Amino acid sequence: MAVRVAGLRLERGGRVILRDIDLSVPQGSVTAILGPSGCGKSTLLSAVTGELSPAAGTVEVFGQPVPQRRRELLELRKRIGVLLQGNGLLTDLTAAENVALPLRTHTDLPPAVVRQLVEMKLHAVGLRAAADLYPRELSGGMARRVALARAIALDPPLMIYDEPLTGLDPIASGVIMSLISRLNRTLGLTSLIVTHHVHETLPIADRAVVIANGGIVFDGTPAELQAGADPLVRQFLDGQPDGPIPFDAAPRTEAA
Ligand SMILES: Nc1ncnc2c1ncn2[C@@H]1O[C@H](COP(=O)(O)OP(=O)(O)OP(=O)(O)O)[C@@H](O)[C@H]1O
Repeated sequence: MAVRVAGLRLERGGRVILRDIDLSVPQGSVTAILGPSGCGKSTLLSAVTGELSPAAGTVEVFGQPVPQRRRELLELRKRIGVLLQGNGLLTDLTAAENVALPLRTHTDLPPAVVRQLVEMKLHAVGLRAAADLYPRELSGGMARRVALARAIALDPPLMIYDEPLTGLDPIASGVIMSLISRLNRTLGLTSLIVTHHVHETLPIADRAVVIANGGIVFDGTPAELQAGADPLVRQFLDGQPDGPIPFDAAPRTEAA
């Protein structure tokens, strides 16, 4: 298993966000972690990357418990590529320099090798021609792809995507989803995708996990999810404002 979570409880600011979470993520799979806004999807990811320690239960990544000690945690993080919705590109560096950053920080490879690796990573996201452009010269979709190239710079076996489609138009979204799928296949990665973009994500997912009301309410294949009759899951899939999930994170609009 790439990730194994058992009996996990996560708290923030003294509040229980998730409880009794059990999750096994096989190597090589793409798992979509779905759920309404504020249900705790990002909180679950932060337990996998070790940013948040469990209040109870265990989280293992590649068979090792997520360490508490800083140095071991940094070693683990080199093996986890993270793509955040904000991209996090440094504005005064070119695309190539942004992708080179993790290689320069975490390896002592000679500059010529770093250059070659950067070119390969940019090629992998179809942006070799954009190497010398600055983030402000890139479209939203291109910037996300540069951030993706940077996330895979150190060849991490596990990729975490937190809302990879935020702010992208449908065409750029399609490009990102097929890239995520292709990289997972060709590089032999394991991918966790946290998103509320259900319909864009399910086609590339092997597995879907739905979080609501502090726990996992569905865990199965995308086909099983779409065929499911559970009112909680249906409410989420169909985007209905009323149902078993309290949509307290979104303001309700009253019909006139
Ligand atoms: N640093 C924090 N301190 C206290 N509470 C937090 C913190 N971060 C998140 N929360 C709370 O934890 C809950 C879960 O948040 P989280 O960001 O994990 O949800 P999410 O499902 O990823 O939401 P979204 O889809 O909106 O990003 C929310 O109620 C949020 O207000």
